Amino acid sequence: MDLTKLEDYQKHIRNFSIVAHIDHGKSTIADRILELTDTVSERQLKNQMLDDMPLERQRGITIKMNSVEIKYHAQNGEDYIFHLIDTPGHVDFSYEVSRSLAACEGALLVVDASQGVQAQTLANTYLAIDDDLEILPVINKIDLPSANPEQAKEEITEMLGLDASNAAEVSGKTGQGIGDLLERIVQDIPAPDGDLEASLKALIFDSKYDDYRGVVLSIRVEDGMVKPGDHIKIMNTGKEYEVTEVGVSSPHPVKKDILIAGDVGYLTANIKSVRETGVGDTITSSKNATAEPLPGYRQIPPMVYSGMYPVDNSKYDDLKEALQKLQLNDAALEFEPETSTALGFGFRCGFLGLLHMDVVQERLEQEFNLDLIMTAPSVDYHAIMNDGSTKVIDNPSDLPSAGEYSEVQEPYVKAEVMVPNDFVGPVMELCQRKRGEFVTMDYLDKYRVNVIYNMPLAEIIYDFFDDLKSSTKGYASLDYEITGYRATDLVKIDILLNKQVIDALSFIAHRDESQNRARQMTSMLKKLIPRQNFEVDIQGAIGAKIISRATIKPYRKDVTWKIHTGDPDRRAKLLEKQKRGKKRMKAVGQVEVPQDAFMAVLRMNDDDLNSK
Ligand SMILES: Nc1nc2c(ncn2[C@@H]2O[C@H](COP(=O)(O)OP(=O)(O)OP(=O)(O)O)[C@@H](O)[C@H]2O)c(=O)[nH]1
Repeated sequence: MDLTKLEDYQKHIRNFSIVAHIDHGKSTIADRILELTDTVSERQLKNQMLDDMPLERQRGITIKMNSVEIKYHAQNGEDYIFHLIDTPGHVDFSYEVSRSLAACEGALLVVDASQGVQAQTLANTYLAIDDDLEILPVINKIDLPSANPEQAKEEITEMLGLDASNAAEVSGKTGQGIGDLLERIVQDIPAPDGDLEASLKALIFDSKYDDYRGVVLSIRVEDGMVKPGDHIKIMNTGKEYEVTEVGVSSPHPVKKDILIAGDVGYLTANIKSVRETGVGDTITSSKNATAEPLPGYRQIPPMVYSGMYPVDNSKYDDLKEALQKLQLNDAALEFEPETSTALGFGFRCGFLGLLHMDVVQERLEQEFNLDLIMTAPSVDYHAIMNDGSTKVIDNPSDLPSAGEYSEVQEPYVKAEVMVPNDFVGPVMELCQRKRGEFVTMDYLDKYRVNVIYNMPLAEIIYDFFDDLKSSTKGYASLDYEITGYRATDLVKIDILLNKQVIDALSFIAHRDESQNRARQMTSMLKKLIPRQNFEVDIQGAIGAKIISRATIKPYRKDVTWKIHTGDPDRRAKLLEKQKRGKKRMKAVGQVEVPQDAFMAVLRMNDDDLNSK
């Protein structure tokens, strides 16, 4: 193989990611780049080309990152290879961002010219800085009448400490400025400098399961080269394989003869089981193994747990297999078997947040054709037992009875809300209502404030973000990180149907709110559970003490319930969910309970639905 030629090829590679706050236009810019470089024909180009999961297209958000190889003929007459890695912007998915950054030399930092720097802009920029990436500020949406590129640049300079005076100004919508941006990428982002002659060292930054090819690994080659027929070793497991295919995504898979240091592409090697590889592992050559693996990824612990049960009990094995396949593609998803007296055999699953939970549920339903019942999400509590040991409680029904533990601790976060001055009042009021404890408030510039609160994670994960958006007309942005556990006065509330505890409906709440929530829960269930042939007694209880009750009279006619909510999309979505939920009934004892009832704890916090 001609080394000089390969070295020359390597000098013409540019690997970069696009990072931004949600909705600032990453995917749209990626589309324009694909279009302008003729990577996809006009006929093929659907909007937001890289968001190829059906769910991403429905919701207009990026969930999984995607990489694509782009050929670019630059103004200097030379041909370049770009590997563009799109990343998600939602706070639930920031782990995907850090994974894709590790495969790049540079990052386009996209900032909406009408919104300026937001919480996730800061968080994602810090990730890029941590990875020593060359950061190219890009001001997007300059076509908007409300665009203020100068202010956005000022904010980037002041708040992020990056020189933005020459930032690219573009419109993902009209394509304006995208040509210049491509030139900037060539000039400003360094070429990879991996050693072509060293032994193979490649990072697995993503993987997915394909029915025909088995496991397909997304890799970034750091040193050396890899081609079909090579024998490789996965360093963490020591397992060896023969490479069957290498290639790039363009954005559809295109086979290649070889991937060399600096390339970003895919590799298959007859890897059959999903457990054989891990995202973050290093691949090396079997014969001539490298001594040190690449630094892996920080495993992000789940924040939210929920029980997941097949409506049809005979589908348990299908669900297990689907979860295993999904996990390969979604390293943050955790699950373990769980049994519920009410729901039968299922899994306790851990998610990064509620959006992640929704995504997993919808993917299992759409891609694997499963009908599921999910229980209300819960955080991970710590019960400090009388003997001093700590019991981790990710399922509220597992909380031991009151006399057996000395205290219960819950996870706390430091929440940073970035908001225009005018909305500081409503933000503080909201945080206070969610058991927040004020820490500090920093004025970022003339217009904006960063409000910092310590808050229980349980309050954040439900509807905090929606409430925040509605109380600030959509202007606030949120970022949070877990800071530790604190003992608070928590109690377990059990729900009984005709005197029988329904384990899947138990929840943990602060004592001050327990009575209220138990009442809401019983009246919500009264509405959600259809009438049956016999009377149904619903009770809320702390231990043996009944704190709320309601009765469903025997069947006469269909019950309907109304939703009052301002946002038609949200309403349609809720109605759609309810329609599906209604179909899913689970006989608990003799009582038919719909899926919605199991999610009712979540809904209880939803003011829209509370307004009956
Ligand atoms: N007017 C205008 N709208 C834009 C521009 N770029 C993107 N948008 C719109 O902004 C919205 C968000 O764009 P996306 O590209 O989905 O944003 P994103 O940052 O990829 O969002 P996530 O993938 O969810 O993180 C869409 O409705 C786009 O049509 C632009 O230059 N001008």
